[in-house]
Amino acid sequence: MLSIQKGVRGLAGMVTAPASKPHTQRALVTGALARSGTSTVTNAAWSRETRLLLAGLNQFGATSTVDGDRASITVDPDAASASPIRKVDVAGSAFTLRVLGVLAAVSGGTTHFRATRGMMNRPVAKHLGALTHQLGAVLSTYGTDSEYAISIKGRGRRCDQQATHVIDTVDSSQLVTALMLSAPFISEELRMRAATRRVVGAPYIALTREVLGALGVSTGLAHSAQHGWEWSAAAEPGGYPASAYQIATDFTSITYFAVVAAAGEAGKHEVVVKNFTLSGLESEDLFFRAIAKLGIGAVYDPDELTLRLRRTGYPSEPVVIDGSDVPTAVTSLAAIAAYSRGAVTVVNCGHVNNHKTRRVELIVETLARMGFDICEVRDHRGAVIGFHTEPLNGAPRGGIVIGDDGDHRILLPAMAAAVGASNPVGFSDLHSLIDSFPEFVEQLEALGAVVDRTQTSS
Ligand SMILES: O=C(O)C1=C[C@@H](OP(=O)(O)O)[C@@H](O)[C@H](O)C1
Ligand SMILES: C=C(OP(=O)(O)O)C(=O)O
Repeated sequence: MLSIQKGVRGLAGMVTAPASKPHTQRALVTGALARSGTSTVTNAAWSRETRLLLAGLNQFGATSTVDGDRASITVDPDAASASPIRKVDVAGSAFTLRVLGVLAAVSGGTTHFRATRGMMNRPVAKHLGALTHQLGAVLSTYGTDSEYAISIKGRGRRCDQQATHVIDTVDSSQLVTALMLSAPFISEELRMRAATRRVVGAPYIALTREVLGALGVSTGLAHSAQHGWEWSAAAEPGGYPASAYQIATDFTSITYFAVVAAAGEAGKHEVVVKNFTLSGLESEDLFFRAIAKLGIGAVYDPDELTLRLRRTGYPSEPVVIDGSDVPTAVTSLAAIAAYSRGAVTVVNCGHVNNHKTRRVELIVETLARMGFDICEVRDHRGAVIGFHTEPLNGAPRGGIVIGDDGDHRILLPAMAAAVGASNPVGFSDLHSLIDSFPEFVEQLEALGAVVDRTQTSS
């Protein structure tokens, strides 16, 4: 348990952010799926999720060494690429399960995965099962009180599939990414189609295409009235060329610093993120544009590699933001909106409720308990599609204890929001910090937050 409150010197200072988790994940996967040779990943983001992914890839036959923030992954073409002998632990990471799940489907034997029980409530195994079936594999699941077990009987590493794979994209973009990443073991001309009209998380599919493009894989995206969204990937059978990857800064971690800037005073406080490199994700750009509407300026200096975040003012009119393509930033946007002294509505982000927790509902509940004026927005059928905030009279009162729901995307923005509250906010469990930003508490202190660790137990 620790508590967070505003320090006397206000909210300003210099911080650093971790490297990008999605970029690191893709580099680790394509490095491990090289035909042969050693790939290096420099400035890798080490968190529980990326370490588990690398451990899983090693179980599929890659060999890796980690030295500080650098990983070297070696693929020996003579080593048997059999299925893992031991259970592969994916914990609460749907990305890891989806990507390694497709890899298991195109492997020779049966792979057993272990996930947290929370994974049972997410639309992961259902859609992964439908996809692996199309690949000629069989998925089965088994839930106990302590874990969720998923087994996939693979069909072997062949590159001869002619079919167009139909993928559910209404809940997550990650299956398209997962399938595309395994392209060298599926088809020389891999074809995919979205099962429905709606595709969530499209910027992350674009990121996958960008990573594959740099490896010489030509990918395509098309949309037609008859077929909806379609993707293709033409990869050389047998794997990717080994490569050297340099990982950019994690844009989602920046969103927590933007919450701190939102809690600061206009024209007075500035959060400077040093060693910042733009990730190029469309979500990053969309996020900066959204916070500009809420009175938060983000100025990037590519020579100094600094990003300066500060409150420039407050919106003078009601603001509506489309949250479709900023899935990881929705919970931070809620806190920034809640500090914006205006009426703000964020819509089209109900899919974020398919993530580690029902994120939209949980962030609304958490911020409301802190004293913000925020509520859910529902569609005509009653489904949550976003949230709405109203101006606050003064600072939120704080003075509560926030428990752990195991979701870093709730904990981190809530900690950042706590720095502007009138009373300290307690956090009883910090375990989920290690999923993406283990050093966050120290970074908050660097910005002037007062952290009381006297009751720390985790
Ligand atoms: O491919 C990726 O790296 C991700 C895709 C998105 O997932 P969804 O499409 O499931 O939202 C995003 O929210 C997640 O944090 C990372
Ligand atoms: C990508 C994330 O999670 P998942 O892979 O579990 O959807 C996340 O929480 O950042």
